Amino acid sequence: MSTKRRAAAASGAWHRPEDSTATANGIKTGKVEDKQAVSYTVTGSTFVPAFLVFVCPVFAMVFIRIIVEFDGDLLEFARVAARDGPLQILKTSVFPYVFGSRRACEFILPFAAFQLLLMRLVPGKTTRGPVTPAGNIPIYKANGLLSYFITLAVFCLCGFVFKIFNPAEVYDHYQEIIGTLNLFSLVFCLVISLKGKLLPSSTDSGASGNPIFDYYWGTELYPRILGWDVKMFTNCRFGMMSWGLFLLCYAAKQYQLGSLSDSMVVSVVLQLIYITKFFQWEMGYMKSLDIMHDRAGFMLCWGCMVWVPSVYTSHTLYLTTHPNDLGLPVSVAIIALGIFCIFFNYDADRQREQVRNTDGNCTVWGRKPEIIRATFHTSEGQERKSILLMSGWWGVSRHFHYVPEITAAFLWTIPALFSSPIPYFYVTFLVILLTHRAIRDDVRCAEKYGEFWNEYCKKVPYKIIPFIF
Ligand SMILES: NC(=O)C1=CN([C@@H]2O[C@H](COP(=O)(O)OP(=O)(O)OC[C@H]3O[C@@H](n4cnc5c(N)ncnc54)[C@H](OP(=O)(O)O)[C@@H]3O)[C@@H](O)[C@H]2O)C=CC1
Ligand SMILES: CC(C)CCC[C@@H](C)[C@H]1CC[C@H]2C3=CC=C4C[C@@H](O)CC[C@]4(C)[C@H]3CC[C@]12C
Repeated sequence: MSTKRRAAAASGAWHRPEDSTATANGIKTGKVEDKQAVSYTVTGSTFVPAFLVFVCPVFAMVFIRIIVEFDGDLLEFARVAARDGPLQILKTSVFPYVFGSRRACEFILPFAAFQLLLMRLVPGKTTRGPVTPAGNIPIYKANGLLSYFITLAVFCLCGFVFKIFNPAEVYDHYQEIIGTLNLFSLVFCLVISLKGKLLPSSTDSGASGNPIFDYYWGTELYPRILGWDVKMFTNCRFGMMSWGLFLLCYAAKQYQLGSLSDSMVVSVVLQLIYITKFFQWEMGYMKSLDIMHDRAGFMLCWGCMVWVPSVYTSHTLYLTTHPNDLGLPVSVAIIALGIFCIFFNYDADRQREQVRNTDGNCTVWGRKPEIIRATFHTSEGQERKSILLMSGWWGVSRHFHYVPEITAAFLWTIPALFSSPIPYFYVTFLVILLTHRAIRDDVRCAEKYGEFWNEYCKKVPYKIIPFIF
């Protein structure tokens, strides 16, 4: 493969959609004979993927143990770790949960099965995803928001009204649940990595030849199993959906321990609004980096099935046993500010989508949008068109919407106040993730759009924070 084609494949360049034919698994496939053209050439270093695959699952278990068993006291944990050594920490934090538990399965399996059923049965508009690097067009059913409301309603009816199960028990079995999720998703990642090699769902697949990298990064961009879209399931219907339910379980536990604090209410309400926004925008997420560029492997699938439930909810987990009395004015102020941030973040995603969907025939902040009509070349050398927006949020900086994203996360963490750094782990992780993402996205867009991207960068010179970065 030529260097140009390698760069194009790695950066996610595009193939012919006009040759598409619909297939039974809901992905329209293009006529792409040369699989190498779309297989990822990033053989990557083995070390970083191997390190993350081994360290992250252990880290997640130790991290939640610090919150649940050490009461979020990092110093006490450090003292015990220094005294007992790393093996003892593994023996107490990881080994007891490594094979999962039956009780945890009783929570996880019905939830997963219910989500799969909703994906299949809940009505929704048939929506086309973006053209993939191999020229395929994934087709989705846009039923995320309705599925989310049904899930919340069924959860509240079964948990709080008919008391078929006790949501507070999820907190009591939390370490078992995360242990079971770890086991399940590590095996799941192996299955989908092999599936991509042996039985790929579309031509957007291929192995690098390095099994560790393939496990970490994945071998397919759009895997489907029996018609279910794997990434939509892991990222949206499992990860994002369980995020909301875990929060309700922690709130139920706090209530069981005495009373529900306003700090818990503020944190949970803001995150539920954020998750509602996510499902409202779910089809937009299907056009994001995670879906268009990152394959279904350990990073994405394990991340969404374990990292999201354990880290993205950790501040609220901490709040369960550390309630604070914020008072009505402070609570209302935090919620109001949080809603503003979530709205601004949503509005930026919406502006970009609207401008592209209307071919620039709309208004952005009350004016005709300033746009660059960019062209780019597919890995087969075909020319395609796209629009880069230079006004509105996209004129402030190239990823200004990350600022309200991070501020919202800070606002739903702040009810934990400042007695421990542990609740601030998520927001710190988010700053690193989004900074890295802004850099990664810039490299990808520069490769894709070339001089058009340079023109945009000249007009909008900062990546995230104007005059700073
Ligand atoms: N909480 C969390 O963990 C995270 C949350 N998020 C949130 O998810 C959402 C999506 O974020 P993310 O996936 O990072 O993607 P972005 O919203 O940053 O979008 C990046 C893509 O948008 C297109 N693009 C870039 N600049 C322009 C422009 N000026 N005009 C038009 N299109 C442009 C390019 O794609 P193309 O190839 O189509 O041109 C680019 O690859 C955001 O709201 C973000 O805050 C993101 C990451 C983590
Ligand atoms: C291996 C791990 C250390 C790293 C795992 C990272 C993933 C869990 C996350 C990487 C990107 C994240 C997301 C991107 C965009 C999103 C849209 C937003 O509105 C909601 C959150 C999310 C789906 C988010 C979820 C976690 C990641 C996939």
